[in-house]
Amino acid sequence: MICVKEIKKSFGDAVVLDNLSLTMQKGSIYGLIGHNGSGKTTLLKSIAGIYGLDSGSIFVDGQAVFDNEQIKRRMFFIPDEHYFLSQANMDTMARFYKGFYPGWSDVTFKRLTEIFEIDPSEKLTGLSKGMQQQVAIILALSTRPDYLLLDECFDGLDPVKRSLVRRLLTELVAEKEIVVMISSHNIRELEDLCDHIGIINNKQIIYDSSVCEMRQGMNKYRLAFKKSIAEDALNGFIHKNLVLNGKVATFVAGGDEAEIRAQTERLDPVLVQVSPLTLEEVFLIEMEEKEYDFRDIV
Ligand SMILES: Nc1ncnc2c1ncn2[C@@H]1O[C@H](COP(=O)(O)OP(=O)(O)OP(=O)(O)O)[C@@H](O)[C@H]1O
Repeated sequence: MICVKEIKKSFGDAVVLDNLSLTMQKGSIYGLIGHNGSGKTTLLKSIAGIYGLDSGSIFVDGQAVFDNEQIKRRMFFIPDEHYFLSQANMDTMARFYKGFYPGWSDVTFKRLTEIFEIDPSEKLTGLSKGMQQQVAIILALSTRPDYLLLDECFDGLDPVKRSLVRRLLTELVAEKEIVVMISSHNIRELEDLCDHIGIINNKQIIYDSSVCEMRQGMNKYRLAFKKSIAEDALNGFIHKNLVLNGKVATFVAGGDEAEIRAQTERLDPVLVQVSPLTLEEVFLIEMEEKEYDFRDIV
């Protein structure tokens, strides 16, 4: 478990994180969302023990992370910009990491090299951004970390590689119960991958919830009628975001689907369609309720 408690981090006079707290559980993927400059990298580097804090604490399985070599040998951070040893190829980097990370697996390294189809003898500085990203992911996963911190790790990857990385991460979390934190400014990218989402804004985590809880009971309903209906015909429904367009009404409602369907019956619709909300739609509603404009945040 990773526990971030009331941390403050500044650079000179500029305070980037202030009184920020969050918890990441074992066996989960935490998606960190925030706009450019909101402090995602700063938070990840603080959790990785790269940055010292002005105040507050970060504990990994009960141990303070800063300057803690034992924890760092079980943790891997992929930054948004890659630093490889000069003249290095993937084999050189593999030897380098093997010496530091006790969890290193040659079998995993070989398997991933084959899956991603990257020549381990090719010089890394000559590779494209997306290929360097893949190299970083191969090396990270080969260390078999207990904690994996990924800064915008889908940037530059093509759709096939994105889907491969998602699958690998999901497998790893299920198999080894590791903790993964992954940052992005694109919520759609994290949909279907993360089981927990936090939004960073104004130096703090302003929203923090499990995806299950967020989605619980929230559905989009679309009703079609023989004749146009008036808005007040839908009075008594517990709904949000009602859009009435002649004979068609769409709205979002929480609660028991069967009960809401039963409520719709009295309006005698010719069609009732129910579909789950996307994560983005859930956020829009949640943020509106908290009087934040989500579109300004991510
Ligand atoms: N080493 C540093 N020295 C001074 N200021 C810094 C440093 N690192 C980050 N900052 C400042 O802290 C703020 C947050 O930056 P950070 O890189 O953490 O944001 P981010 O959410 O990761 O952004 P992006 O999505 O663009 O990568 C920015 O205003 C940035 O200029």
